[in-house]
This record gives sequence, structure tokens and C-alpha cells, in this order.
Amino acid sequence: MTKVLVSDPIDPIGIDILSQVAQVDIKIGLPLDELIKIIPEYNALMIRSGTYVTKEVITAGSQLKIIGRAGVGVDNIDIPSATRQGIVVVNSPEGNTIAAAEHTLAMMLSLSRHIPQANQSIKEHRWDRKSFIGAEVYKKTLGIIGLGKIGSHVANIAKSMGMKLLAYDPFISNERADQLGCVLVELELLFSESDYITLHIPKTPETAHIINKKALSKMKSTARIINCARGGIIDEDALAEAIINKKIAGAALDVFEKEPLSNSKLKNLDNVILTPHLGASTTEAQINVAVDVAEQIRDVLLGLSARTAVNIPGLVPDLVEKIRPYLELAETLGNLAGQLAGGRIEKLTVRLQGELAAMQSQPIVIASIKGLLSQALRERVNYVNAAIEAKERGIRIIETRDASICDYAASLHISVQGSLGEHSVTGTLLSDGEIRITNVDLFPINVPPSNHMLFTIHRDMPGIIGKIGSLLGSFNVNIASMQVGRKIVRGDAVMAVSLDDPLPDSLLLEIMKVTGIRDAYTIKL
Ligand SMILES: NC(=O)C1=CN([C@@H]2O[C@H](COP(=O)(O)OP(=O)(O)OC[C@H]3O[C@@H](n4cnc5c(N)ncnc54)[C@H](O)[C@@H]3O)[C@@H](O)[C@H]2O)C=CC1
Ligand SMILES: O=C(O)C(=O)COP(=O)(O)O
Repeated sequence: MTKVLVSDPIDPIGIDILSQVAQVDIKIGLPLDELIKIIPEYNALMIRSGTYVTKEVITAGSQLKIIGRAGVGVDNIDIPSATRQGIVVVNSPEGNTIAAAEHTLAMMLSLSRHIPQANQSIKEHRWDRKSFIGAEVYKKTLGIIGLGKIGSHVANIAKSMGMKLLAYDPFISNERADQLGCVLVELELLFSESDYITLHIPKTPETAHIINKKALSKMKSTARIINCARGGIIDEDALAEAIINKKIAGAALDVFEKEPLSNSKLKNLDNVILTPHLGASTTEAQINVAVDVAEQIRDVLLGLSARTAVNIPGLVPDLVEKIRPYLELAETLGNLAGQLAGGRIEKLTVRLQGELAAMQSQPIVIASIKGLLSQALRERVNYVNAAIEAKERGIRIIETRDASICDYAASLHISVQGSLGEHSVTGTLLSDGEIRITNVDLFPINVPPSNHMLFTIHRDMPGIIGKIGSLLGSFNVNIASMQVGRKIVRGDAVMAVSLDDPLPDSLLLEIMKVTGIRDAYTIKL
């Protein structure tokens, strides 16, 4: 029975989707050791920001196929470990964009107009209008750090409120910033010019404590900071000090270095507004992310591809659909070439030929690697970890294209160099999508792949095919088809035999003894 563990609160619509294909267990707030104890039973894990999917959780999750993050940030998942183990990680890149942007604006306006403090005072039976004189955001400067999906939506709304917009994002073009009415500037200038500073960046080694004591010292004494992105991008102690010492005017924070926030100086400061990571907490966003991620978990458990995997490079579903037959071709050829080469693999060369040369190569290369490693790693290798597995084994991957090779409209040539020598295979797809192996070690042939195959390199001489046929017959191995390819008459030739039955090792030894046979290989595809 396929089992999914849901370890953070997810909208019921997501649970319904998962229940179509699996038993769904909802266990919220599990301590780490408990999660590690039960995760081996599960094929998928669905989380939000509350669950830390550490290396230990992933190692214990030996059956896990997919981890689904019902939200954007995946910094609570050890992605390299998941990738290494072949686990797809998916998120919902857009499901909560609006919710997070609107929370940011609510925080900015709450800061400006002291709404939480005024609300508190009236509930404490005071009618105090003097203490809560606010500031308008109109004509003020908003500095946006991170002009991605949420930052852009914040920019659009802030613009319509009459704010001047500065932005810092080294990965965004001037044209894009222009469209949003933002001026791209360096951080220093953003710090010194902004009345409000809002952060919309992921937490990475580069962004950790991007707001620190030095940055705070450059800001206006009237500046206010909003962080609805990630904890840890602000040095919380330095921020508290800056507010206490009136270096800046205030802050509104939704996310914290350690969540839940426990003892913190920030809790005692009047001009600080704190919310418990509520950026994505709207009914609409929770439905969006739950559907988005649950559907992907369902699909992956059914053997389909994920729409927004964060750890499968280049394999977006539209592309997968378009090139799926070529992925199968690449896997088959990688597998075949790997078995012909045997021994320790040193180098894989993938050449996209004819019309294939114009296609996106990355998925085809990954499929070739997956095929190459499939004999050694079986189901442990997949599209997620194939490249990493090859790298860790020191296999060099070379990718080339040659549009001028037109024996077939589109073909793929794979060559594998290993400790026992080098072998190459070429293949193509027929108009009905069937695979044909068209070349082995540069000998032209035309055979479909089959589960059990025998390849020989032999001298082109009379009687050899008959001898092989009789030997197979004497071992009760039935031949489905046989093809011989040669470059010159009575030179070397290749024989490709498709078999209905597996070929025993003892038979291979007999075949090797036949006069004229130089090499023989049993292949399982
Ligand atoms: N508080 C909450 O509940 C929520 C928080 N978030 C968080 O908000 C953040 C932004 O999310 P999105 O806009 O969806 O992501 P996004 O990927 O669309 O945008 C992030 C932007 O940050 C930029 N960036 C990356 N490194 C940078 C650096 N070193 N300096 C400056 N810019 C850098 C990128 O170029 C990109 O434009 C994420 O950390 C996400 O986890 C998202 C949703 C809800
Ligand atoms: O999507 C994100 O990055 C968030 O931070 C939202 O977190 P949550 O799903 O509400 O725990």
C-alpha cells in the first residue's frame, strides 16, 4: 500500500487528492526522532515550513520517492541529500505569492499607522489618539530586496500607492525593473535612501544576515524594515539593538531565525510588529499550495513527472512530453553502451545528431547517464540523482551535437570509455516511435532492442552464424531475430541477436570459443 505522511497543516483539499492514490497519515508536530522512526514506512512526505527534513530523515526514508513542500521556501529540506537519494522535491512556486505580498503590505501599513498598538490600547479601555500619529507611505521610498514573484507584486501595489521604488536583485534585468517602475541600485544606496525596506529573497549563504549591524548603520533613523521572506536574513540581535538605540524607527517581522520565536528582545519593543509566519496563511493560498503540491505527489507516485521539481534540472513536464521517446532512446543506448563497455566507466560521450542537435540536450544527457548506471544502481538511479551519481564515480560527461549527420532524421550516438575499452552505439526512432539500434562500434545494423540480447564482434566468414545458431539451440535459447552488420566483406562484423530467453554464462563461454569470434556480450535491457 502506498503511504503518504503529512506532517504540517495542509488544506483538506490536498488530503483528498492524495487519498486518490495512497493511504494518508496526518501527524502534525512530530519531534525529529519520531519522524525519523516512522519515515521508513512512507513513499511520500508533504510538509510546510514546520517540518525540518534533515539528512537523517532523508536517509531513514528509504522508500521516499517525493517530498512535497506546500509553499515556496525549501530551506527546511536538505535538498542535496534528497537529490543524492533520488527523491524528487517539489514546491508550489506561485500558490502563495499574493498572500505573502499582501501580508507584507499589511505589515508596512501597520508599522506606519501603529495599528496593532492602537488596537491594543483601545482594548485596554484607553482612548489615546496622541500616541499613534502615523506616517504616510505616499511619496516615500520603498527599497525592495529581491524582485522575484513576491517582490514584484509588492512593487506593483506600492507603486499604485504613490511610493518611489528602489530595488536590489543581482539576477534581475534593468528592463524588468523598469517595467515594474523600480530603479535597480546597489545595496548601499538602497539602505541609505529608503524609508521602508522590504526583503523578498531566499535564505542562502549569500543572503544570511544581509541585514546586519553595518547595514543598519547606513539606514535613515526613520527607516522601517519588513521581513516576510525568511528568518536568518536579518541579524535579529543587531536589529533589536538598532531599534533600541533609535538608529532606525521600527520593524515588522513574520519570519525568524528560530521558529517558533522564543526569548527575543524584539518581543519587548513597542515599534516592532511580530506575526507567527503568517505570510502564506490565507484560505486562498492554502488551497492553491495544497492542490499544487498534492497533485504532483499523486502524479509522481503514479509514475508521472512533477511540474515544479526543484531538483530535476531542465525536466519540465511540457518538455518531457515532447521528448519522452528520445529519453527512452537515450536510456536504452546508455544502458547498452555501459554493458558493452563493462568494467569501470571513465567517460560518457553523448552526441545529438541530425534534427536532434536542435533539441534541449540536458534531459537527454541525464537519461543517457541513467541508462549507463542502471546496471550498477538498478532502481536507485533516476532522473534526480543520475548526474550526481556519475560525478561521484568520476565519470566525465561530454555532450556534443552534429546537425550534419543525417543517416536518419534524428539520431543519438553514445560512446562509453571504460577500464576495459571503448564501445559506441547509435540509435534512432522510427515514425511510430519504436527504437532502432542502428550502429554498434561503428558497424551498421538495424535492430530493435529486446530484453535479452547477444552481441558478437567476429570475423566475417562462412559458417559462423550457423555455429552460433546451433549453440543457442543446444542450450534451448530461442532466437527472436538476428542481424549482421559489416563494413567490408570478410573483414570484422557485428552480430546482434534478440533472444526470447536469458543467455546462460556457460553458453557465452562456449560462444567465445567459436573460431572467428573476437568478443561476445550478453545484454539485458
Ligand atoms: N512568510 C511567508 O509565509 C512566505 C515567505 N516566502 C518567502 O519569500 C521569499 C521570496 O519568495 P518568491 O518571491 O516567491 O521567490 P522568487 O524566487 O520569485 O524571488 C526571489 C528573488 O530573490 C532574488 N535573489 C536571490 N538571491 C539574492 C541575493 N543574494 N540578493 C538579492 N536578491 C536575490 C532572486 O533573483 C529572485 O528574484 C522566499 O524566501 C520564500 O520562501 C514565500 C511565501 C510565503
Ligand atoms: O512558502 C513559504 O516559503 C512560506 O514561508 C510559507 O510557510 P508555511 O507554508 O506557511 O509554513
